[in-house]
Amino acid sequence: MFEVKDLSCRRSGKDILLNASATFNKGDITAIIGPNGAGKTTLLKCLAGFLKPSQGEVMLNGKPLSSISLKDRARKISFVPQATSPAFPLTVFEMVMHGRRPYVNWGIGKKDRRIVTNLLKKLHIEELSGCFLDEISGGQKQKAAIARALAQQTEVILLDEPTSALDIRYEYEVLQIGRDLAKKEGRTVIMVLHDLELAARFSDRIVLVNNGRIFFKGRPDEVMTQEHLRKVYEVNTVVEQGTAGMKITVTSPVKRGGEINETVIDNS
Ligand SMILES: Nc1ncnc2c1ncn2[C@@H]1O[C@H](COP(=O)(O)OP(=O)(O)OP(=O)(O)O)[C@@H](O)[C@H]1O
Repeated sequence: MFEVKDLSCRRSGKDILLNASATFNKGDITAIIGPNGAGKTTLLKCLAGFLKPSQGEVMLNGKPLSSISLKDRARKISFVPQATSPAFPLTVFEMVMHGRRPYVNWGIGKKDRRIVTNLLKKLHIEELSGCFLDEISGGQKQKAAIARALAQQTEVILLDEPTSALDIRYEYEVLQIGRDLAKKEGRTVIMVLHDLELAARFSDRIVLVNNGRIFFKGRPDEVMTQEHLRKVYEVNTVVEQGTAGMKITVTSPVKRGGEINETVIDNS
């Protein structure tokens, strides 16, 4: 079980995440949604152990993350950032092989090469294997970053807007890969998404973040209500449940300085 308890994060003297508590179950996909600047990436980086909370703990299987060595952490939690820009030139193959580092003691073995080759095929980037990262497109780089995280073979996979640069086919494929990892392999998949309809369709649970706090969490149908979307995104919407999933149509922005109730609902 992966959870955060009463987590806060302070940066540059400012509280950017406050009192966040949430549980992420094995075999579930959780989407973290919320407006720009709400604190989604901050929460994800705290979950990855990249940002040190100013209060609270991230717990993995009953152990505080801070008590787990960096090498062990890298075998348990992988993270796909919003953008990838390595400090030195790397080919796609080398970048994905980086995901095997937590397992490599005496050099890269046959098994590592096989895992990387299979992932390049799975994400349809095997023909780019020898290309340097600055020779490929943003979407192709995004797929390579996802492949690197999958090469880590972790029980928790964190993805920050993993489909932002992908066309609709790969967007679907990547989300389906995430779903398979959760449902077929029992992994814990947590991803920041901006597309609310995709979040509703592919996730089991949704955490809605606003102003550095968890505003609401629950099943997609519990979270995606006209009231929540109006309070958090300041838009009026029509939310419909169809056979192909949830359809969310924005009908108008809510007037600024109007009736928005800023109350935090956090339904822990
Ligand atoms: N290094 C930092 N120092 C100070 N404030 C920061 C820092 N990084 C982010 N912030 C602030 O923290 C808040 C939350 O940022 P975060 O990146 O977590 O938001 P987000 O919800 O992921 O946004 P987006 O959807 O735009 O990517 C923002 O107001 C941002 O300006």
